[in-house]
Amino acid sequence: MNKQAIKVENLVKNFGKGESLVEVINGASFEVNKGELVALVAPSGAGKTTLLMMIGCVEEPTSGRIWLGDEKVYENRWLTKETRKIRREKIGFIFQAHYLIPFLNIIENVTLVPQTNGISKEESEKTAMELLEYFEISDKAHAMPSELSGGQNQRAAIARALANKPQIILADEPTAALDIKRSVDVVKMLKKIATDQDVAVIMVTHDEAMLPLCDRILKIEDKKVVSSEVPRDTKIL
Ligand SMILES: Nc1ncnc2c1ncn2[C@@H]1O[C@H](COP(=O)(O)OP(=O)(O)OP(=O)(O)O)[C@@H](O)[C@H]1O
Repeated sequence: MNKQAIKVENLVKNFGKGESLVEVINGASFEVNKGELVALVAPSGAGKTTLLMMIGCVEEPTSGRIWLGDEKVYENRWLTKETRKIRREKIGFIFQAHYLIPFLNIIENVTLVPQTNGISKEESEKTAMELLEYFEISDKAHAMPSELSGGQNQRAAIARALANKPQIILADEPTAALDIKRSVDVVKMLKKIATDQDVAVIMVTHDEAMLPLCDRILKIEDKKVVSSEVPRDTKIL
C-alpha cells in the first residue's frame, strides 16, 4: 500500500500582482507519510498557515502540484470543482483557538461534520462517544464548551477533527494557548492518533519544546520547504 499521504511538488504561492506582488512560497516540494507527525516551523510571516491552507484545499496555489493520498487534487488549478468535499472527507483541521461552536454542546460539535456528510445521528454519536472516551472527556459530552477547561476544549476539538475519519490532520499552532504540560499531552495525543490510525499530521508550532515529540521537522527556508530530523537529545517533561 502507498505510504504517502501528502505530496507537494514545485508549489508556488504569490499574493497580489505587479508592484504589490508578495512571493510567499516559491518551489516547495515535500512528502508526508501516513502515520507521521511532522512539525512545520518557520519565522512569523514565512507562510506556514498559507502552506497548510493550500494542502487543506482552502487557499488556491499559484502553481505546482498537490496529491492527497493517491489523488492528485491540484495541478496549476484544482482538479475538482468540489474542493469542499475533499476537505470534508479527507482532512481534519485543528486551530490554536479551538473554534468549537459555543451554542452546541460537545457531542453536537463532534457530530456536526459527520452528519453533514450524511452519516446517521445514531452512528455519528456512537463514533463521537468513542472519541470522547479515548480523550477522557466522555463525561463532558453534554456540557457546553464554556464549561470545559482550555485543555479539555482542545481535546474536544481534536475529537471533532477526527470524527470524519480523515487521512490527514492539519493543526495550526494547536498548543499555543496551552501551558507546557497540556501542550505535551496534546502533541503526544496527535502522535498516538498518527500511529494508531495511520493518519498524517502536520502541526505548525513555534514551541521548540514540542519538536522532540514529532517524527520530523519541515522548515520553510528561502520560500522552499526543507526536511530535517528532530532534536532527540532534548529531555521533555
Ligand atoms: N490573503 C492575503 N493577501 C495578501 N497577503 C497575504 C494573505 N495571506 C497571507 N499573506 C501574506 O503571506 C505571508 C505569509 O503569511 P502566513 O500567515 O502564511 O505566515 P505564517 O508563517 O503562518 O505566520 P505566523 O507565524 O505569524 O502565523 C505574510 O507575508 C502575509 O502577510
